[in-house]
Amino acid sequence: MLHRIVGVTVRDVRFPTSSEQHGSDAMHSDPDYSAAYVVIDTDCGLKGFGLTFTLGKGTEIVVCAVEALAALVVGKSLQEIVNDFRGFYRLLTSDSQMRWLGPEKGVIHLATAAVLNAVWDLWAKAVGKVRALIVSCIDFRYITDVLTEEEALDMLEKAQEGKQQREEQMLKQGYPAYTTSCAWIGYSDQQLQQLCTDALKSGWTKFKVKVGADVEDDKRRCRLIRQMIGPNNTLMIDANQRWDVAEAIRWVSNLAEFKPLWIEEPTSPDDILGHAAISKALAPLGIGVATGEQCHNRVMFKQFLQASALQFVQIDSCRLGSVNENLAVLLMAHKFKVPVCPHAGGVGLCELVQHLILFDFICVSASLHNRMCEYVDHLHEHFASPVVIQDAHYMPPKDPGFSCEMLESSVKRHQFPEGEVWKMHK
Ligand SMILES: C[C@H](O)[C@@H](O)[C@@H](O)[C@H](O)C(=O)O
Ligand SMILES: [Mg+2]
Repeated sequence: MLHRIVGVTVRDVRFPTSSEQHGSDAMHSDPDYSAAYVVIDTDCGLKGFGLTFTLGKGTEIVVCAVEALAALVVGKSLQEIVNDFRGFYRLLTSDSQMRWLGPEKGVIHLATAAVLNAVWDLWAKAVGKVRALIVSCIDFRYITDVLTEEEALDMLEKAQEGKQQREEQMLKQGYPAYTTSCAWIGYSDQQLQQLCTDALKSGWTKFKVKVGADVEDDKRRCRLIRQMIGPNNTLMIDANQRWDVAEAIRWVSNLAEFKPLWIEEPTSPDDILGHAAISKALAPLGIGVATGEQCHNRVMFKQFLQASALQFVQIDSCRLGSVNENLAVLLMAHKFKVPVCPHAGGVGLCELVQHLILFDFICVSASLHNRMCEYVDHLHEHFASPVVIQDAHYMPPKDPGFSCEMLESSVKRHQFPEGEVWKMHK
């Protein structure tokens, strides 16, 4: 069966998470976790589901961008797409008129991610399990000075050894996770304590705390968490781009006594040399720099890696151009021996990114050293195949697909502005 694509629909779905400060940080004080939610229809009835993550307002702009890209997709068959997936990626990212809107960044790239995520979902559903020549999905344009197709093939070939055991290991133990859900910046100390107590009881050992608005608050909150989790569990801090470079170094030095493993997004996500300066200054304190949730493409990641500007690569399934571009980043990170710890603080991100990190472990890095995947405890109930967490590990998903299909009833209720939930909010 050809699975010819006969339609692409996109909907603006928003969850009112800001009412309880879920997801809040030093720069995004009131996020309503949202998505531009894409459904691809085929002539045989099979559907592909995809999304990209947003914070509420402006989702309608991403919806428009998806509609603009849809014209490039409708009429194609799945077979012709996956026979030349690299070409299809380039068709979406390099349309001679639309590329002016990016290229490969901003709203148009978020839209590309949503569409391609749906294509991967469709592909996986059509075949049960995707068995592809990985390199043929990657657009190596702009990164061949660091990673050629031959090198990528070679890396994947080397990682064949032990693959079976790693797959079995994952099926048994799952992939290690950390939680961000105890310490959003808008949570009270009491809430923080309660959530941390519960998380410890459920087996969590790695915790991320939002910082960056007020240094005294940060000290108090980090002290509280460190006291609760003890010296052997792991603490990370995340400033969501709040500081200038010198300020970041000063502020984080002030929090060094709480022994964070990393400071995440200390400054502008575009400031590669700034991140390099912060990395250098904090290295003697044993604190690494993590970034990536707003790193908009493989070229930026390439430079971050070249400049030793990060010590933890945080890929994002909805910011980069879907699996295709994430594969390029996983391989570059492996070449530079920098661990990948995916970003998942949003709606649907946990569902998507678990696939990428399992692939990374089984087929690329073969290592769990200093690696963990983010987990947030919100909105999973709206998904058809929600993530399964056991003892603070992601258990490999069993259903074919990319796990981002939402329940139709949830989509209807949360569609903006006409869904029931938003009518009540008015
Ligand atoms: C607005 C969002 O919740 C962010 O705060 C979140 O993605 C965060 O940076 C994270 O690392 O999970
Ligand atoms: Mg973050």
